[in-house]
Amino acid sequence: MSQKTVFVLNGPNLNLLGTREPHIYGAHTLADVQQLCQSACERHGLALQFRQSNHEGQLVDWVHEAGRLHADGRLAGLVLNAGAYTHTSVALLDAVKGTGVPMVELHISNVHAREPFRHHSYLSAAARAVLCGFGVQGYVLAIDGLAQW
Ligand SMILES: O=C1C[C@@](O)(C(=O)O)C[C@@H](O)[C@@H]1O
Repeated sequence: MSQKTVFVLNGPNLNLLGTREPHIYGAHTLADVQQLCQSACERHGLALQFRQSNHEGQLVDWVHEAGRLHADGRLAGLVLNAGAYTHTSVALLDAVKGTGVPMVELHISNVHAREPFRHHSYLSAAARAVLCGFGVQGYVLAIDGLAQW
């Protein structure tokens, strides 16, 4: 059987991890997160596509790319930390629904313990699982979880 791929997509401002509000997001950089994801994927025999964009349309295009792998039976799952687009983006919701990709919605922080505008997610309705509040370790937990699908 050919190796399946995990897509990990990161939305706006996550390129600033390490310096961005460290009391909320911690001291790890996005490169550290990529390394954590790489190790988790290797443990499960999965390939990794790890990406970040500040642009909504780019994220939509990448969900479509993951969708093409899914259609070919080559996607293990999508881990999506859409950042602030979580709370605003019908386009990303439609992309996940339209492609049918099995998706874990992920947040580093516990969004429910923060400002009210972070309590609603457009993406949860299309998520197979939702993880928040575990810091960057959440990415590892998400990969460990989807590896069992
Ligand atoms: O950019 C982010 C990061 C976030 O998705 C998190 O990982 O905790 C939470 C969002 O509310 C915020 O806009």
